[in-house]
Amino acid sequence: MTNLIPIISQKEIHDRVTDIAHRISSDYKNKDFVLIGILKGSFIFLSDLTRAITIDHEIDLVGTSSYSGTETTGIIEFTKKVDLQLEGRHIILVEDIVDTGRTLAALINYFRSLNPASIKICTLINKNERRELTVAVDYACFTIEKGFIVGYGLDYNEKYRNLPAIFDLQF
Ligand SMILES: O=P(O)(O)OC[C@H]1O[C@H](OP(=O)(O)OP(=O)(O)O)[C@H](O)[C@@H]1O
Ligand code: HPA
Repeated sequence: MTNLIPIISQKEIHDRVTDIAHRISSDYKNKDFVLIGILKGSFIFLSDLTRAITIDHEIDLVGTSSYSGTETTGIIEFTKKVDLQLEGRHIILVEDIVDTGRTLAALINYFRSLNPASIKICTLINKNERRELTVAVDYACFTIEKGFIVGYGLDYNEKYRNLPAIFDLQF
């Protein structure tokens, strides 16, 4: 039996995503930049974030997968690589959640090899409890200590991505 405990409302998400989008719009003024959504979990956050950014930018997507249930397998599989040419361009990696940090550590290595002008990290949720690898998060909508979080793109075994707010899944 599982329970969904509401922790972040639709209004709170909307307000924080708008704030972060405005910060990015200001920080990247007159810069050539690309938002890169990390599939699948970031798809809803990315679609709200891009529409709230008020300056020109491009979008690409990279796919990774490593979780089975609530645990990382530790093996980051690439399910899709980027399409755009990124050399010399500013990139912002858009995540739904940074948990152990393994996914982003692997992605940062991959993106460095493409020689972008800069790499920054933007995440909906920065979760501290299980962090194994240090990741410098530049933009975080919410920081939480613990829990297994679902909704607004985040899943548990592919379920709950469609929930419009964010919940703590309790077992
Ligand atoms: O910091 P970490 O411990 O690596 O966890 C974070 C990653 O785990 C989830 O992806 P998952 O592999 O479950 O794929 P999904 O986005 O398709 O759900 C989430 O979307 C992040 O990409
Ligand atoms: O708390 C989480 N929820 C959903 N997916 C995740 N992937 C890593 N941590 C989480």
